[in-house]
Amino acid sequence: MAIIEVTGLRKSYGGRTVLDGISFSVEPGEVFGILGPNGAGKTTTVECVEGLRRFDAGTVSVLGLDPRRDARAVREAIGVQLQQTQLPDNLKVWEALDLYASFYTRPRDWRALMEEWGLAELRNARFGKLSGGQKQRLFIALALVGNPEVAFLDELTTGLDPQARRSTWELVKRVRDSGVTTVLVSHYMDEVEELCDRVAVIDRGTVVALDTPAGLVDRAGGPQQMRFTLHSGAEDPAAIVAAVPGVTGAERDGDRFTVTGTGDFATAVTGALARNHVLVTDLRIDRRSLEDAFIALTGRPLDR
Ligand SMILES: Nc1ncnc2c1ncn2[C@@H]1O[C@H](COP(=O)(O)OP(=O)(O)OP(=O)(O)O)[C@@H](O)[C@H]1O
Repeated sequence: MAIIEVTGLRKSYGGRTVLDGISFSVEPGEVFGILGPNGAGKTTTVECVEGLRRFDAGTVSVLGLDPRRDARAVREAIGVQLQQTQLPDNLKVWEALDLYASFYTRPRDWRALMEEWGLAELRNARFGKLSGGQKQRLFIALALVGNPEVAFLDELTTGLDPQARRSTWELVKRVRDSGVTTVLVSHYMDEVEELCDRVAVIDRGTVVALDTPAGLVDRAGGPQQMRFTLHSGAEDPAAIVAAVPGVTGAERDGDRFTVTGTGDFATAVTGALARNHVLVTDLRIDRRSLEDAFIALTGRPLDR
C-alpha cells in the first residue's frame, strides 16, 4: 500500500490557481522527490499533505489517514523539516531536541538521536552559533524525533556551500537507510538525481512528469551520442556497432566514429567493441542530463 496517495489536489489563493490537479503516490521506503522552479507549488503541495494547509479539492491520504479529518494523527506519524525552519538563536541543541520531543506522544529518546546524528559534542551549542551544515543536521534530527514513518525535507540544502550540501546528502541517505520514507522537496537537479528513487516534476501547479531520474532523462527524447577513435582491431567497428540494441545510427570519418542511440546503448557499444577486440581511444559520451529533461518537459530551464 502506498504511504502517501494524492489525487486531483487543487488550491487557489484569492482566485489564482496554484495547484491545478496534482496527483502522485509515494511507496514505502522510497525517497520521493518533488522538483520544480520557485513558485511551482511544491511547498503548498507538501503542506497540504502534512495537514498544515487547507486545500480546495482532491483527496490526500497519509498512512491511510486524511490530513483534513485526522490532522493530529497525521502530525504524530510524520516528521517535518519546514522550509527555512528557524529556531531562537539562543536555544541550545539539546533544548531544541527536548522541546520537539515534547510535541509527540511516542517520541524517540532524543539523547540517543543526538549521539546518532553526531550532535552530542554540540549539545550545549546555541542554535545561532551553528554552521549551515550543523543546522541542517539538527533539523533532520528534529524531523526524526517523533519516530516518524515519513519525513518531509523541504529545500534542505538551499544556501549551503558545496561541501555542506554533500554532507547533508549523506544524512538524507542515512534517513533512507533507516527505513523512513522520505519526501524531498528541491529545486536542484543534482540533488534529486543523487538522492531520489522517483521524482514528480511540478510546474505551474501541475505534475508534468513522474518517473525515476534516469527515466526522466530518457524521456527528454532525442538520440544521445558517443564518439570514439579507432585504435586497433581486425573487425569493422561499423558492423559491430550497428548490431547493438539501441543504436540508431553510426557515422565514420576516417578513424573517428560518431554513434547515436537511445537508452543505455553506450555501455552496450563499449562492451561489444571489447568483446570483438576492437580498441578505441578518446571515447566521449554526451549524456543527457535531468536539466535537458526539464527543458524538454517545460520548455524552459529550471532557474527561470
Ligand atoms: N499564503 C499564500 N497566499 C497567497 N499566495 C501564496 C501563499 N503561499 C504561496 N502562495 C503562492 O503560491 C504559489 C506557489 O507557492 P509555493 O511556495 O507552493 O511554491 P514552491 O514551488 O514551493 O516555491 P519555492 O521554491 O519558492 O518555495 C506561488 O506563486 C506563491 O506566491
